[in-house]
Amino acid sequence: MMEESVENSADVPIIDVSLLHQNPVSKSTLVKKIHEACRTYGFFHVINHGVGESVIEEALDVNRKFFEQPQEIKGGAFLDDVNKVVRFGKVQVGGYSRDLLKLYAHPLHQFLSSWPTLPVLYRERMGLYATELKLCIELFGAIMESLHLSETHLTQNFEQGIQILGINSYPPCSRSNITTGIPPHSDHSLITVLLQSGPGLQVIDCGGSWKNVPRLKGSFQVLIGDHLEVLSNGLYKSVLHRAIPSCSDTRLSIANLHSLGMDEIVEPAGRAGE
Ligand SMILES: O=C(O)CCC(=O)C(=O)O
Ligand SMILES: [Fe+2]
Repeated sequence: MMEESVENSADVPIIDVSLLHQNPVSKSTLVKKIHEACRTYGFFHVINHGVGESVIEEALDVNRKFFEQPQEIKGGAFLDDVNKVVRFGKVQVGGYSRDLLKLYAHPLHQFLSSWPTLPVLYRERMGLYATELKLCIELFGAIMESLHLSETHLTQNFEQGIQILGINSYPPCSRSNITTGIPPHSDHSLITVLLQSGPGLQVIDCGGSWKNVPRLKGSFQVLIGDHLEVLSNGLYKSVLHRAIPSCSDTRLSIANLHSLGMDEIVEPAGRAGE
């Protein structure tokens, strides 16, 4: 349980991904902005990311329907076993619990047949969502450049690496101002691309205070994870974050965690951060 109130909004940098394709000048300005965002905040919004609005809405909708199903259909309780392709269960923190569904997503053809079959369109819609997030590969290239590494540094390893979808469903809580739906943590990934159905995400700023992350329609939030902190030799900090449930609605979030392959070792890259 947390008892402090968080009134201030974080000043979240906005990265317009379409500028990566315009011309070398706009690309290099954007890469500098990414560098600042990763160093100072460890997270940023991305806009003009090319993922269709309907793909996003349908991903949220199909998950809302998944969590609304009776327990017998949702199945579950494998949360502790990281080797399971699909894990589902309740996570309790203090007196509050949220539902969590975790899906291995890459390579999709290997995992899709293990994903939930109900609601009927689950695999189709989430498969499309997971595939559209190819945007991460482009972003990763820009982040490598922002570290003065080659744009293609580790691209193949990243492309062939892990993609895990962590889907959180936070039931409404009338004492939502004093409840942490997901406790403070950093993600283990290189980068996480986050989608939420409503407000509630908070990050810790460089002064150590919790700040609300403002909502920006159509955007994703990109969070720097522990592996990128290592890869960047500590220059980019993985961001400490948490989420608060709504007092009136079920809140959903889809965290898309990307990193290198399970058996690869992430280590500081040669010239990172020079
Ligand atoms: O629900 C959110 O906004 C954050 C979720 C999150 O941090 C996670 O799943 O790792
Ligand atoms: Fe997280």
